[in-house]
Amino acid sequence: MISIQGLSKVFTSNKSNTAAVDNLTLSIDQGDIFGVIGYSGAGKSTFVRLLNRLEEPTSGRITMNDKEITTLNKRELRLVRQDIGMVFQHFNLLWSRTVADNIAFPLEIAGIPKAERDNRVKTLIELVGLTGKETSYPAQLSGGQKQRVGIARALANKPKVLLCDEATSALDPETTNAILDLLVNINKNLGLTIILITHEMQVIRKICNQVAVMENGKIVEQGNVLDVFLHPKQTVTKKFVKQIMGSDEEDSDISHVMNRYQNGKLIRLHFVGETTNDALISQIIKKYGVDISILQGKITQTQAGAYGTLFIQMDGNEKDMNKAISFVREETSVELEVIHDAN
Ligand SMILES: Nc1ncnc2c1ncn2[C@@H]1O[C@H](COP(=O)(O)OP(=O)(O)OP(=O)(O)O)[C@@H](O)[C@H]1O
Repeated sequence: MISIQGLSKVFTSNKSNTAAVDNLTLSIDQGDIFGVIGYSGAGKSTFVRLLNRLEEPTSGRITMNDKEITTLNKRELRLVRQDIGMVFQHFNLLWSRTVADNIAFPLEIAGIPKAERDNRVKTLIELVGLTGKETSYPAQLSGGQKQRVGIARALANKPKVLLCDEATSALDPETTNAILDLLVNINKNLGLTIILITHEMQVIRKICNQVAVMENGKIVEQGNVLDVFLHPKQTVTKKFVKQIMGSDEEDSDISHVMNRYQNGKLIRLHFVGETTNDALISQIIKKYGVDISILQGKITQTQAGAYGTLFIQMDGNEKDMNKAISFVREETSVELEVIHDAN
């Protein structure tokens, strides 16, 4: 749906040049929730602002639904911008307008007649969960409610793409989760493609299906979220994954566990993707009559399913334990490794 080729933005100030976005090539599919993650200064904001030409590129091409954004004149750009909604970190609301009038603002600019505008605003207020707040002013709202207004306003002209620039960074964790849930609903129910930039891996984990990691204006790693979580290649990506899962060292630091549980087999289970195997543990206990103690682990959920590691101790009859191990290895998608065997 969106194709970006050789996109660059160079800022010149005090005779020094900064390549905020550096020769970036990327494609984004219809219906994706595409996350761009990077540390401060990586070029994320510049990148997202280039997409709707709030920032003019120095070079490169952006096409959206076969329309070349980068060559549009002002009038054409105004029309295309109706297809691209944008949500900002600090909401950018009009403080002298009520919630309803903030949401109606882009519709007024687009010349939508009053009756249609009112209808649309009513629907949007319901969609973002602000019923009852129509006549409140932004100053009377919480951060989460302000962002709901920002989202409703971004959706007013029925865009095809929603750009979110650190949309949850000013919010507390609980409010962040509620806003992320709202974005997923919008993506599912309206079929909207969402591009969001963030410095928080939790945001990527929770709602994105694709992720690109930015550093120094470049995309250094990209792929579906589970793959990137499982096999981070670049140091910067590994750091982001560590934000959520802790380090590999923590995972493998099970010597204390090995000392305490000396019977049976110490096993590491690695869960990946769509088969969460929720009932795996109880299934093997029932089926093979073995005892299982859960010792340590961390499993997390992404849009593509669960992944993570669990350390267990399995005890019982040797034959039964071996059958249970074969079952996991052969009939489930869970990877199993016996890391210590007392027998
Ligand atoms: N208008 C500008 N003039 C000059 N330099 C700029 C301008 N905007 C951004 N930059 C520079 O471009 C680089 C990328 O900035 P950008 O804001 O895109 O990064 P970011 O990843 O969004 O960071 P943050 O999360 O802190 O906003 C930085 O080095 C920044 O100083």
